[in-house]
Amino acid sequence: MLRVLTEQERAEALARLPGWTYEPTRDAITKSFRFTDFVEAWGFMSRVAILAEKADHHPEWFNVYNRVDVLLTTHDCTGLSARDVALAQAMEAVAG
Ligand SMILES: C[C@H](O)[C@H](O)[C@H]1CNC2=NC(N)=NC(=O)C2=N1
Repeated sequence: MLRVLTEQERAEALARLPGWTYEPTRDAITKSFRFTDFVEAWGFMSRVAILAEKADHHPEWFNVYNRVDVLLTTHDCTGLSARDVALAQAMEAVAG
């Protein structure tokens, strides 16, 4: 059952997600990634897009040149869920 995380669950998740920040106005987590150049940033987005589609869970993101700003929240339960944490972990693996 898709549900928002408790504060405790959220704190535990963020402790294992270096560089991610909690955004209370959206009940979301955010991170700004920096890559070598646009091609690296776009490669990151391409790989994450495939994983997101496979998981049926998609980021809200903004890209300009080598920067990718990411916000993760779950629209179906209007808040932060385990799916967001899983996608953040996948992004960390892709970013390296
Ligand atoms: C119909 C489709 O399965 C849903 O809209 C999925 C798509 N991707 C999604 N992505 C995110 N971030 N939250 C959702 O609730 C969500 N729901």
